[in-house]
Amino acid sequence: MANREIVASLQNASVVYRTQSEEGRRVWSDVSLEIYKGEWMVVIGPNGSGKSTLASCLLGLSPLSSGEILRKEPGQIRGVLQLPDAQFVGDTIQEEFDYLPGKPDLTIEERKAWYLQSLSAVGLSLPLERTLSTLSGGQKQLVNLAAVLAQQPEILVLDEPTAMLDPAARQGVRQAVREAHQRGTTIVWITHRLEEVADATRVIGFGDGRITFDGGPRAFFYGEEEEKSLETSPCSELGLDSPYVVKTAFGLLNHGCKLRLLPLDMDELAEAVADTCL
Ligand SMILES: Nc1ncnc2c1ncn2[C@@H]1O[C@H](COP(=O)(O)OP(=O)(O)OP(=O)(O)O)[C@@H](O)[C@H]1O
Repeated sequence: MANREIVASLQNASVVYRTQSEEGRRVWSDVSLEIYKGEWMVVIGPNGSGKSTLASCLLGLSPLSSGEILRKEPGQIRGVLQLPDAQFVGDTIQEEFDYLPGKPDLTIEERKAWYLQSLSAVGLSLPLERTLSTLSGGQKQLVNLAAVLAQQPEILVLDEPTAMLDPAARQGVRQAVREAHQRGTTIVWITHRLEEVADATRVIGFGDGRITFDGGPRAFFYGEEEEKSLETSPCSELGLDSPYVVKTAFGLLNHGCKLRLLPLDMDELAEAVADTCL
């Protein structure tokens, strides 16, 4: 990776949250990570392992207790956090978008068209005068996402962006983020949902405040050893239950099937099974 541009990095970073006890709560110990331009990094790990802390540190919302962080200026890095209400600055959807920087040359009508197009990119069709407090949790999450995507940031940090969404809306969000990624945005996507790992160019496994895995999605689910085993994959070792597609592929391997491709999603599984039938 010598020639790739680093857009953010952490060196020997530790985070200790202040608590009532004197020593505080240590969340990370000695985390080092480089984020490269144009990658789609999925950060995955069990509850409380320190994933949201990564989002807060990258967005400049939480300081490190020790170590170093290199990050972009606030205008170049944007994020969607888990509590959508906490991010709102306006009372209505229109106001929320009015606060966005940039595009000073647009007329009022052009700005409104931009806002509506940004909402529609994440699958929302709501009147701009709608009061934010009357939206559902999922709709609020989508408004926040639409607003950050509209700014076309260099880096997009998403902390469980699909947590409150139904399956159709989840697909819509993945598609909108894929389009941003194709335009060059670097993605840091924090999730519990193992099916979202398939989009990644790189997976970071977080366990107990440290990085336990750094590699591609196939290596995350199947391991890098010649002798593959479901129980010893990096995914299982993080205590996560492998997705159905991966379990099925392991079942096929255990029955002696030779798979040309270790599948990450249903389409790839169907291809792998079809191959074995030829
Ligand atoms: N402001 C805070 N003060 C004290 N402890 C905190 C604070 N924020 C987080 N923690 C603790 O830090 C640890 C890591 O939290 P974090 O939210 O980063 O984990 P996570 O992996 O994102 O969890 P989840 O998947 O449940 O969202 C947890 O033990 C949590 O209780």
